[in-house]
Amino acid sequence: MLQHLCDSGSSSIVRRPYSVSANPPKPPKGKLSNSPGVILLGLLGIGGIAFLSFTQVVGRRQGQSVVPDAEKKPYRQAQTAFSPEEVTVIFVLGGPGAGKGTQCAKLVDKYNFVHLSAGDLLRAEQDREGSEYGQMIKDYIKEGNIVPMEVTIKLLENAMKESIKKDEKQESRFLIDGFPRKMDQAVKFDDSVVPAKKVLFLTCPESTLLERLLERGKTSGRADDNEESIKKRFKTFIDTSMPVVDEYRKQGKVIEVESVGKIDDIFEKICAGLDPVIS
Ligand SMILES: Nc1ncnc2c1ncn2[C@@H]1O[C@H](COP(=O)(O)OP(=O)(O)OP(=O)(O)O)[C@@H](O)[C@H]1O
Ligand SMILES: O=c1ccn([C@@H]2O[C@H](COP(=O)(O)O)[C@@H](O)[C@H]2O)c(=O)[nH]1
Repeated sequence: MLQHLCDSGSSSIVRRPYSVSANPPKPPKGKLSNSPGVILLGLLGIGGIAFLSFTQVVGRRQGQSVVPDAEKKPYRQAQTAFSPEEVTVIFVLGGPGAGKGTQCAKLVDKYNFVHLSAGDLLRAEQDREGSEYGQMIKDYIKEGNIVPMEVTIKLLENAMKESIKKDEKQESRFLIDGFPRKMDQAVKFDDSVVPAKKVLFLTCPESTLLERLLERGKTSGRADDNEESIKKRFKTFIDTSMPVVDEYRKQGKVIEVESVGKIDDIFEKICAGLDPVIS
């Protein structure tokens, strides 16, 4: 199952071009091209083009769009589970212990977000009786590795659907905390669930992160809040998650805030970045 998930994960983000035969059959030369049938077909073709041009001109004059509704939607939007007009997603990223969960709790109060932590969803699935992914998730988390994206994206999509069904609101806002942590997740989520509006990125020196996590580890009961796992999580963050932040930075989506100092002061800086985006 693990092998299967990993394999399908890497191939599904590759968009293959439509298959075109390398040697398409050629029509026999000099026979068809001069026949009366071909001349008739040619005349019909010219007539068809003239008719289409005429209907487009008339359509524009009458103020109608000549583009069918289905063709107006951009490709990516047509494929997503939710419309970005109705569902706003803000990703919250940052190193382990940067304060993502802490700040998300405050943002929920202020902006009425639904907070979904990818790590919490994975831990819940790990502990769910009868889950076929339980052991796999446990192993990945302990090693600070990224669980195959199919599992995490499905958990997130299901949680979003459930929340939307429960709230029955016209518009929903989600803070997705600790996701995407790998490029394949980012591409797949944006393409198939809904493109994120912004990415809140919390920065913090490693020494502060380590201190916070070791302190949290005294009571959290988390299998990865120990020095060995923390070091692995730092490495995964630098090697695998930072390229995601860099990609969103290129797209102009990143709101970067230094997450050092008092929790309330950090929150103020975050709000200054989010206020213009969230009405
Ligand atoms: N500004 C801060 N100053 C001091 N401690 C903080 C600050 N922000 C958060 N903490 C503490 O640091 C620990 C980690 O914070 P939090 O759980 O919010 O981080 P996180 O980024 O969600 O971590 P992870 O990615 O590991 O889940 C918690 O014990 C929290 O109380
Ligand atoms: O998209 C994700 C998010 C998380 N994980 C795994 O979970 C742990 C813990 O995540 P926290 O956000 O710190 O709660 C993380 O180290 C990964 O192992 C994941 O695989 N994919």
